[in-house]
Amino acid sequence: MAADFLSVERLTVAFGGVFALKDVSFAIDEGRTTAILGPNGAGKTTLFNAISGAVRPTAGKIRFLGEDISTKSPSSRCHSGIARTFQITQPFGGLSVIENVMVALATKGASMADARREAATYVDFVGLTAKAEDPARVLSTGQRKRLELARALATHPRLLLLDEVTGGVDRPSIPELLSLIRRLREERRITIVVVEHNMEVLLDLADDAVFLNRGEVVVTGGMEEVAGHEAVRSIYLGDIDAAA
Ligand SMILES: Nc1ncnc2c1ncn2[C@@H]1O[C@H](COP(=O)(O)OP(=O)(O)OP(=O)(O)O)[C@@H](O)[C@H]1O
Repeated sequence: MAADFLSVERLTVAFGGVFALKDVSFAIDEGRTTAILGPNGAGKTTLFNAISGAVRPTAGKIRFLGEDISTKSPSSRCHSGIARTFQITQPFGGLSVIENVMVALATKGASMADARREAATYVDFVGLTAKAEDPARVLSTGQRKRLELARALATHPRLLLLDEVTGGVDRPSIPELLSLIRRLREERRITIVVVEHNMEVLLDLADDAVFLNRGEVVVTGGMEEVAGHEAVRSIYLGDIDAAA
């Protein structure tokens, strides 16, 4: 059943006395793009950390493809098909673009030539072929985001968690980045969960949304429906007006 793709069930994460997430439940269908919305401190990053395995739940479960992954290591989750990009991208600056992707390749035991060939397909997919041999440190922010997507692709993900994909990217480069993300879904059938502050981008990209505040789910549903919710409008109003 589609709802078995990813389900978060009564998830609670506490840091000492601080509840970053409280009893959070929602499900994600395969092939959809879902936005995680919320003001600063709402728990969005903690939710990504809990799904990718960087933090352990205090209570509750996360199921991926029907299996409880709550206590699995980050690398075992990555192996099951969960990949994540970070708000601040961290490529190996001294390595070339293609070497950065080769390092991330999930193919164990492949020859260097095979790894390079496979990495080249991901570098090409994200539009960085012309930069393939350049050191990653010379890339612009937008190009670094693309490299991160190529590195994520190298792990053969079925679920991709994107953290602030347009953060720090110059405005003219955003449409191409968004069309690349749409292609991840359409051509590679990757299910996407995105944290992003730009409402215009979210309305363009996401089918569904989960709005968190102070660690709790306030509303879930279709992206447009959630964007119209009073609490969401009051936080993202500037962006909604800018999109009008
Ligand atoms: N490692 C930690 N130790 C203690 N408290 C933490 C830790 N990580 C997060 N928190 C707290 O948990 C709450 C949720 O934080 P989180 O970073 O998940 O929110 P967020 O929605 O991603 O915020 P932002 O939009 O500012 O990135 C905040 O009150 C934060 O201070």
